[in-house]
Amino acid sequence: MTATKGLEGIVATTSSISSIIDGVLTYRGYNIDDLAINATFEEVIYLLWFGRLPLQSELDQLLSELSAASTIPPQVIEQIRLYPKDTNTMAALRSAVSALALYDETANDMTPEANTQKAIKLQAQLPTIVAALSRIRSGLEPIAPKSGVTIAHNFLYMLNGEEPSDLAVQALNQALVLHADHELNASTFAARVTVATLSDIYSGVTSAIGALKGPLHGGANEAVMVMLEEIGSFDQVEDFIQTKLDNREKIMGFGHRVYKNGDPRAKHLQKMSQDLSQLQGNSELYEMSVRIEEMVTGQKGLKPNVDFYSASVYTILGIPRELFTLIFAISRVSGWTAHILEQYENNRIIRPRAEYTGLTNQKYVPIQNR
Ligand SMILES: CC(=O)SCCNC(=O)CCNC(=O)[C@H](O)C(C)(C)COP(=O)(O)OP(=O)(O)OC[C@H]1O[C@@H](n2cnc3c(N)ncnc32)[C@H](O)[C@@H]1OP(=O)(O)O
Ligand SMILES: O=C([O-])CC(=O)C(=O)O
Repeated sequence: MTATKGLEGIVATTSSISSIIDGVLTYRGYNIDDLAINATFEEVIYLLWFGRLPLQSELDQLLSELSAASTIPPQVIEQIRLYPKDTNTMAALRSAVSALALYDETANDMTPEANTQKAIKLQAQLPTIVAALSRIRSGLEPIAPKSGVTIAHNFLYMLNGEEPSDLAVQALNQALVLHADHELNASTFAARVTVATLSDIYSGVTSAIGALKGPLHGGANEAVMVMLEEIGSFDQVEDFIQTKLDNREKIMGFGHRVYKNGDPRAKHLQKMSQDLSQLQGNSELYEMSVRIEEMVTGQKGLKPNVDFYSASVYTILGIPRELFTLIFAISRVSGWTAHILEQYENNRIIRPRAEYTGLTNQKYVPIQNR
């Protein structure tokens, strides 16, 4: 038995949800470029869960079910008020999502119908939790979700307490489409491993949030913004990045396990960053990002991944950096739940082997003789 470090290249399951073939990402066979330009996030949720694009009546039905499910239990709001105000936001999200299960009497109902209803609740409630977490941290009262608007619109409304601009809603919608699913990434794998024991969907999503939190995965978008803030201005980029490259340090937002010729989502986020910067009349963050890309790609051949330009996009949209990875989760919960439902449909416990590299033939020595 020989281990493959990081399971690189190992095919661990079959799935019909999303694919990465020759660097092209598809959701249910639809190219991400097509979906990014044309689809709403809600259409993508339907596509991921049910395998095809919805008819208008089906989309309307999904929108009203998401709206109806978007209020979170008051006990969860009360718990969030008790979290330390400076706690890690992903840790707070992980705890709050885990707590949702305690107030859902169907949490352990494993019928496909109940699990689909719980997927709807999780998708509807994550944005409400994230907005409430953010407001409570800032000493503000949470704002209840409104009905009849999209997830992108509702989230920005609950976050800021005012109607968002069409432009902000459109940009966030596109970011949510781009982040929705990504084959067997680490957080989706964590979700599938958890539910393959026939544990419940809340446990699966809680595991996934724990995996997404790390800076080698979803946490990289926040880490990119930390780096941009540390650099401070365009004229500091060169020295800062050169020092990191010379010291062989990782540059956050670059590289990918699967894409070696570039992440197809990055160009959409780059364009969004450029367009929003121009409209805002301040392109410094965008120009800093472009210069970093030139240096990292030029010297290391590494291309930006989905997390790199999302940092400047979210900042231009006025979203605090502590929420960047949580927004990733608001989107990715659609993919996590699609994979969880797929895992339940054709389940077998996921239990690989380890190549043992420890000591052998040890003999027990009584404690007084060690
Ligand atoms: C949504 C997402 O999860 S997208 C990924 C988000 N994560 C990041 O942006 C963090 C930065 N990137 C990385 O850490 C990695 O590229 C990962 C985690 C994405 C992929 O990891 P792996 O497939 O294991 O690649 P690995 O870390 O082995 O890198 C291969 C080589 O490229 C180098 N490398 C990879 N990424 C980077 C980077 N961002 N900056 C500098 N060097 C890098 C490694 O140091 C290694 O070099 P070596 O062979 O000389 O030791
Ligand atoms: O697939 C991966 O390894 C990471 C990634 O890009 C994602 O989850 O979107």
